[in-house]
Amino acid sequence: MRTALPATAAATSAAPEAVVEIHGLWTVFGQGAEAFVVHQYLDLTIYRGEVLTLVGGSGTGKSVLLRQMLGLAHPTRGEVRVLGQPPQALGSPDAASRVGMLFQHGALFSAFSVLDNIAFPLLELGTLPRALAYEAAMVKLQLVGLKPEHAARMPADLSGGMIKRVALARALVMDPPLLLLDEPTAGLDPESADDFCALLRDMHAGLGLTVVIVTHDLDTLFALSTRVAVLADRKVVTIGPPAEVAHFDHPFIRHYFLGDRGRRAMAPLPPLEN
Ligand SMILES: Nc1ncnc2c1ncn2[C@@H]1O[C@H](COP(=O)(O)OP(=O)(O)OP(=O)(O)O)[C@@H](O)[C@H]1O
Repeated sequence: MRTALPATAAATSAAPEAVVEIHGLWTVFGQGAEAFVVHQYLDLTIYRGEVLTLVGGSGTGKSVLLRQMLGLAHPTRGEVRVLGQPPQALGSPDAASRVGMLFQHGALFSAFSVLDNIAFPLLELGTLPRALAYEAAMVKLQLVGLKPEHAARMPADLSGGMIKRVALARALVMDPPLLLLDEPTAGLDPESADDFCALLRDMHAGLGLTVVIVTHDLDTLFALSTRVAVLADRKVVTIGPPAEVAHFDHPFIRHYFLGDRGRRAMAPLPPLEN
């Protein structure tokens, strides 16, 4: 799964537009002697059209950062702005029209059918007649490569890859310009992971999305990222195109990119034997 990297809008546009702006971010859990600092003076800007992948060791605060972009967690200090607004504004009922989120395990409602799951944000907002909400959901169902006959299925009857597709269709149902993906290929077999990466690449290119990914998977990182931000030492220690970041001198990066798994993911494909 080694593909040419998509060009970043940031690289091609004269004045790239910041979609996510994080300045001087502190995240502290607990108090006093129990205080635990996750982020300290963290800065990060994500531009329109990028696929920015966040990597870092376990517990470096990648998921917390996604939750802060979504307005589900609040920084202790510093500023987070998403599409020019503080993320608290995303708590409003039409938040899904600005940011779509794909949770690690899909987070589908098990008692709802596929189509009800996809239509849920539109039905909850309640501004569209139900028939139109279901029509829009059906369009998204097919956009993510599912068939109309899958609409009535229940989540328990879906494969892991199909669950991810339904969750993606739900995240996109209100056409948000920003999509957040938490471990999008976790739990998928290699072929389904490749297929899902291909779908995400198509969505990114076709819908002109800005995408933020948290992943541990190097294949996913190399297949999708226009830039990679490495979280370590409570901040972003380096950010840039994957091939550049892989050679930044930091113990986590040496371990992550230049260990066996990293070498495999970065190595050119061996020639085919006849
Ligand atoms: N609500 C919370 N209260 C207290 N501690 C928290 C809370 N949320 C997260 N943490 C802690 O903050 C740290 C960062 O958590 P986070 O889930 O963002 O890590 P991560 O980088 O996504 O890790 P992993 O790669 O293992 O998923 C962890 O030590 C976690 O236990």
